[in-house]
Amino acid sequence: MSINVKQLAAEKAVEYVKDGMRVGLGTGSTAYWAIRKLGERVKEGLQITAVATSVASEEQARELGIPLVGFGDIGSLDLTIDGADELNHDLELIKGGGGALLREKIVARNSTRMIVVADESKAVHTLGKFPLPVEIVPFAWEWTVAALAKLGCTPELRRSGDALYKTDNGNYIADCRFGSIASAAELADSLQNITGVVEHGLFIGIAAVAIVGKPDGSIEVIERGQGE
Ligand SMILES: O=C(CO)[C@H](O)[C@H](O)COP(=O)(O)O
Repeated sequence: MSINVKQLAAEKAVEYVKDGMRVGLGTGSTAYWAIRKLGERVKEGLQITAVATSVASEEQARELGIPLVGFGDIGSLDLTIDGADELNHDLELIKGGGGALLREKIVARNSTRMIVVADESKAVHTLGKFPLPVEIVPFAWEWTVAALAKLGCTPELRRSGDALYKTDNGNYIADCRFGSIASAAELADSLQNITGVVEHGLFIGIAAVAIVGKPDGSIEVIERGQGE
């Protein structure tokens, strides 16, 4: 029987969750396993409160009986567990493959600690093979996409069947193929300077720990600062 490496990493991360914690729930097929495990632990008596980064994760948490609170009822979070599309050894991430990058970044930035959970295929030397998701407002999207292209990428508006994909916030996603990203920080600055860009999927200086599951059943724990 082959090992589910996403489940392996996600369940390890859930070991960091302790009674009384305020927890951010990520989005995607790896975060799914973390939410599932948290649901089990809540049934066993773990006391937490949580917020979700997407409608899908919120629904999953609700079904599992994980107590969810409104953002107005919680000052900040102790821990967020979320997946990534790519991560390097400095714990710079590309996120947003599932379209939830804006909510994920808001939640992660308001957490004392963000733990990334991923399978080994997500760990890369240099970011950029995965097209960088950039959330843009629908108004004048053609101009925003043209401005993105000037940064040296090939942007493609994400689709959902015949229609353009819309995020939980009603925006579009431009998936931007940059190839190798030499400096994620410089690129993040340039993206932030484009009016029409709501948020981009580069997470820099946000994740504290990455838990990477491997097909042989082992786990690598990478802490930020280790790669310097
Ligand atoms: O950023 C995300 C959603 O916006 C996800 O965390 C990312 O796409 C990884 O997903 P998965 O665990 O399904 O590979």
